[in-house]
Amino acid sequence: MTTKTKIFIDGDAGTTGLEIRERLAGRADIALLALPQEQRKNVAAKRDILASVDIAILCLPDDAARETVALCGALGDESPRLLDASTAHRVAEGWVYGFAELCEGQAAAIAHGRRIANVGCYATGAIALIRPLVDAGLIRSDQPLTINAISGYSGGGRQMIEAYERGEAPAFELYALSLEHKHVPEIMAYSKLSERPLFVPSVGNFRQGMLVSMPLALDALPGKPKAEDFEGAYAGHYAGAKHVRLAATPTSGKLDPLTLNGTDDLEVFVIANEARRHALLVARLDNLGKGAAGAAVQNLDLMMGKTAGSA
Ligand SMILES: NC(=O)C1=CN([C@@H]2O[C@H](COP(=O)(O)OP(=O)(O)OC[C@H]3O[C@@H](n4cnc5c(N)ncnc54)[C@H](OP(=O)(O)O)[C@@H]3O)[C@@H](O)[C@H]2O)C=CC1
Ligand SMILES: CC(=O)N[C@@H](CCC(=O)OP(=O)(O)O)C(=O)O
Repeated sequence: MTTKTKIFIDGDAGTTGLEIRERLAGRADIALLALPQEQRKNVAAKRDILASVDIAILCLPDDAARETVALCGALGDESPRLLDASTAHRVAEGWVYGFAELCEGQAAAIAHGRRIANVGCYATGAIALIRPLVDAGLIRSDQPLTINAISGYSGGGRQMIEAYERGEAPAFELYALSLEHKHVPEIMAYSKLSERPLFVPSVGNFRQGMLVSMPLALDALPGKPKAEDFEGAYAGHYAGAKHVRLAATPTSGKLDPLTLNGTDDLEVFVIANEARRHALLVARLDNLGKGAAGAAVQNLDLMMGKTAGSA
């Protein structure tokens, strides 16, 4: 009989926690442990369950995630390995960033890590676009960049979902207009950017789905590249990746953010007008899939040795 990996999802009643719980339910290799509803914020009960599991997945607001990490720190050798879906530890020392396709060796680092920070949804799209180009020398790390994005409203968690589903929200809006969005630090750190990009997110009146796009003036880039240089960099970087791929330019001239909903995949598009020397790079993903729960399960499988250090 094989031993089951014991897992506790802290925050399993929330949007991300529920998505992950549903994906893990019924897996023969996992025993899911949970606290009764009335005890889910009880610190003593949480400490006991944390000490009894192999891996804890944190699907909590940032401050609550920090509290659970502190509880685990106090457990010493009894601490479970951690997979934190919040923003709290994504650029923190001692944590491995949970984007398996980031670079060579990242999947192995996740597989062997004790503390894994799951990705931010927009950051996944942005890093998927930028990092291969920086590594290939097609974008300088100090290149001024603008990143635009649209997300389904589930990205805002329970409160935003309820507001939209009560019919109280607009069809579309820009937000984070302080230009201080919480994903910028992880985008910079893992894309290897020294210049802060301008990041302009928006939310639309659909539950899930996401497009992250980045316009580029080709003549402003080192070596004045062509679209096929980008395609070559992406094809090489994502060769062999199960969940990230270079997709064909849409012949319709349109991109629907909902197309990958229900999958754990991410598509990269290179759209160009060579005569104008303009390009638009786009990442499409399900914010609850590759942008959250899908990435979490991919990371968990790596941590459990299911995918042997590959992505
Ligand atoms: N929605 C998304 O697309 C994504 C979200 N994330 C991250 O995941 C985390 C959770 O977000 P999301 O699922 O959207 O948020 P939700 O608001 O939908 O869920 C958060 C859950 O955590 C619970 N909670 C709060 N404090 C505690 C605590 N001390 N102990 C136990 N449970 C607690 C909340 O319960 P109650 O409501 O009763 O307070 C709620 O059920 C966030 O850090 C977010 O940044 C990551 C990727 C994508
Ligand atoms: C539409 C919306 O509000 N989106 C969220 C990001 C959701 C996400 O996936 O990011 P985290 O994992 O960092 O929470 C926001 O902009 O704050």
